[in-house]
Amino acid sequence: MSRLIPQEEGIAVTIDNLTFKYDQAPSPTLKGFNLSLPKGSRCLLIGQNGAGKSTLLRVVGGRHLAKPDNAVVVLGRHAFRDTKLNMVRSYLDMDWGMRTVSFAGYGVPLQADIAVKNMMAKMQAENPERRDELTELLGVDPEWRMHQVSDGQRRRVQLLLGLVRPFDILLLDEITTSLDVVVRQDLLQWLRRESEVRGATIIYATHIFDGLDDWPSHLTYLTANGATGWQGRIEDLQLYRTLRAEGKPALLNVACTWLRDELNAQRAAKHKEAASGESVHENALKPFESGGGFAPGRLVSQLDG
Ligand SMILES: Nc1ncnc2c1ncn2[C@@H]1O[C@H](COP(=O)(O)OP(=O)(O)OP(=O)(O)O)[C@@H](O)[C@H]1O
Repeated sequence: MSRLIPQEEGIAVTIDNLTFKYDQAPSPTLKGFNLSLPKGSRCLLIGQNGAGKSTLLRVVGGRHLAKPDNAVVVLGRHAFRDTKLNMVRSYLDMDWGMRTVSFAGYGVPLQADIAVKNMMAKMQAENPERRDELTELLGVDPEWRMHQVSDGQRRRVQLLLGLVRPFDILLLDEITTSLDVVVRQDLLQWLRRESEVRGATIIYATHIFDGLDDWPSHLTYLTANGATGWQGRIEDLQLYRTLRAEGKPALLNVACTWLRDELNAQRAAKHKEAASGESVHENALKPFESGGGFAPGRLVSQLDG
């Protein structure tokens, strides 16, 4: 199916009251989640382990079908059903380097005796400038053979192949973990240029905030129960501005504040539950669903209504 869906001018990703539940799971991972991201934004996705960041990226990446059917619109297209999106959308996660067989469509044995220059050779040949730029930036040797590289080198090859084709939407799931610090910094700068010069929209889920303070244009906080936390332009977040003015590591402290508050609320709820013998999980997390004190700069959320 390929049919344009009306979307607000200048917006790249619209998520409206998204709910997603894994088949075997007792309850939904994502509940009433909303997001509106402008084209050219670099959005950092923050949330505790298991909050649903990877799930959200997979939904936006068209790997899971969510409810309601039109909940996720990417560049005016249905995130799951519109296969045309696959020409302009890239999704990179940690799975690649761990598997012996690549993700669907490429069929490349990632740890087989194959040279980097022969992997996705057509796509590399079609984008020679990007290939050369990324090859240098990532320090990839086209002669490397995939059965002889380290985890970090395999990750660099993944990035080369995942980024070589120009994208309008890029979804990154904790992808920089095994990169050394210099390559990581260079890559972040390259990604910044992609958004500033080509207008690409990037969503990046990570727990590593080192060196990221200047990078995102937007933040999205996914609460522990898969709902919308604070989101908006980073400069609209007072806590971030204060920390920057004080010369403190801003993103690390913002994330710590949010996640610490959330953890304390979860622990308090558990204690209350133990004391009363009732289940109070859902209610315990409500403060975060309604902003939890981080409302300024937040974008549309139907949960407020
Ligand atoms: N295939 C699956 N089937 C059932 N449940 C799943 C599946 N994948 C993830 N989950 C569950 O969904 C929830 C969210 O997982 P997800 O990987 O999206 O979280 P995350 O925020 O990316 O976590 P982390 O920061 O640890 O990577 C978790 O409770 C997880 O157990």
